[in-house]
Amino acid sequence: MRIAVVGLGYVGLPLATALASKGFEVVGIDIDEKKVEKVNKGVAPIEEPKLPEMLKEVVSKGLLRATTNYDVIGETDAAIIAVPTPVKGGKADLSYLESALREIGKRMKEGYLVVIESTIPPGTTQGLAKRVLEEASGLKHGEFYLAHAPERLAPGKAMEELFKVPKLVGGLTEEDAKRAASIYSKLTEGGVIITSAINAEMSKLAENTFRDLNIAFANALALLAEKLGADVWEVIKLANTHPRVNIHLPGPGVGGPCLTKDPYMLAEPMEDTSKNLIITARKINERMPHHFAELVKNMVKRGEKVALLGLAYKGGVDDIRESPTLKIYDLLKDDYEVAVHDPYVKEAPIPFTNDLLSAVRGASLIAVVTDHPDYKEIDWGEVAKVVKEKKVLDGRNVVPKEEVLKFGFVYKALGVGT
Ligand SMILES: NC(=O)c1ccc[n+]([C@@H]2O[C@H](COP(=O)([O-])OP(=O)(O)OC[C@H]3O[C@@H](n4cnc5c(N)ncnc54)[C@H](O)[C@@H]3O)[C@@H](O)[C@H]2O)c1
Ligand SMILES: CC(=O)N[C@@H]1[C@@H](OP(=O)(O)OP(=O)(O)OC[C@H]2O[C@@H](n3ccc(=O)[nH]c3=O)[C@H](O)[C@@H]2O)O[C@H](CO)[C@@H](O)[C@@H]1O
Repeated sequence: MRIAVVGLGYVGLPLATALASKGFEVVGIDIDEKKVEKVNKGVAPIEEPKLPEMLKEVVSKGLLRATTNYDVIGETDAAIIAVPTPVKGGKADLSYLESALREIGKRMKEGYLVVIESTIPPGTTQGLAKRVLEEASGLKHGEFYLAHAPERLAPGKAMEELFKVPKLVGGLTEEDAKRAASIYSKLTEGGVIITSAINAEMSKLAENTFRDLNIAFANALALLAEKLGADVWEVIKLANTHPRVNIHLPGPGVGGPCLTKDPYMLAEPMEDTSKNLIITARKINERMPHHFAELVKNMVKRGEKVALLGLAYKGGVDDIRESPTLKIYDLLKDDYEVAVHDPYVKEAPIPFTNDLLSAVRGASLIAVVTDHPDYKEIDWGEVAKVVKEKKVLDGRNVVPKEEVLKFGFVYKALGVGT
């Protein structure tokens, strides 16, 4: 089967590579010429563990190639769409999706299958997608097939999760879903679950909104614990000993490309009270970088050096999309000398270093923003020798408290009151 993967970003490129590795003949389509050039050289334009090796192999074997020209749709049997669906002003911007659908529709023949992997508002497959494809192709649904198979992989684990996580495949009809499922059943060992398009759309958004709500609850508990003199980390640990409770963890913010926008897509068509639940959770999470910056300001005099540890949006990855650190840096940079450290990040729009000692040298406060595993292994004895003032603010409960106290640091944690 020949498959076009439209959009070669964090979702599309790992998918195209994985499909090619399973023997499909894959052509990637992207409007970004530089990305296309890189892919054709077997070079990954995004950071994702294991992707470079796999991409190189499938490109060198001729199983995957890329182009900016949609005419290749005529040479394929199916297209899988993974273009951006950003949220602007609380609403999804579906213009990239619409454009991709139109270009595919103009060129597809009877029997063609279109699968949307992009995250979309409920009703998009049945509404906009079907309409645009019918208009552009002159065919009626039934003469072509249409399904939504939301991508659920976590950045940093894409090349594992693509082959393991159960795949939801929602069709407009069962026939649509079955046709799409025949592709994914060759890809994932996790199994393929057939459902309707509307259920697949809603369940994808529900997964990430559940996570965002749960983290917002943890953050609300953290703010309360600070006020009441409790320790939120202990509170959550205790509550989670209950067999039916699983409260997530608080922190200086919720970043990444998904939790920061998907809840808005689910909330938008809801009635007001339900909508408020989701928007309130978002607001709590969006406030956390501000709260963390306030904690910093309470611990250190203006003009001093603050070292922010962690620029990636979550631990163990080099991805900075919607990272809380970017916001915290912005809130502090006019009043402090701010040094940002990250062990993994290679490129960022703000100054940063991969060298921990240079970041903390002369600092009056070390503030941990990201839960990188590396921050559990810091040699605090060495750090103590180079800082100006021995003070730590732990936003993720990753700093070994006893250890830093031993070296004479003042230790404060987010979510812990006095
Ligand atoms: N990043 C994730 O981890 C993740 C996980 C699950 C779901 N999603 C969803 O998947 C979709 C894609 O996200 P992403 O992170 O891969 O985005 P991305 O920005 O990394 O990649 C999208 C690619 O699409 C290309 N593109 C834009 N318009 C196009 C068009 N008309 N035709 C062809 N190519 C076009 C862009 O040049 C880009 O290379 C979004 O809906 C997102 O919400 C993302
Ligand atoms: C339901 C689910 O699992 N979805 C995953 C999610 O992946 P993600 O890469 O966005 O990673 P998360 O782990 O959700 O982290 C996001 C931010 O929340 C912070 N955080 C996390 C846990 C916590 O207890 N307290 C926190 O504060 C963390 O630091 C970071 O800033 O969305 C992807 C795209 O749709 C999915 O595909 C992927 O399956």
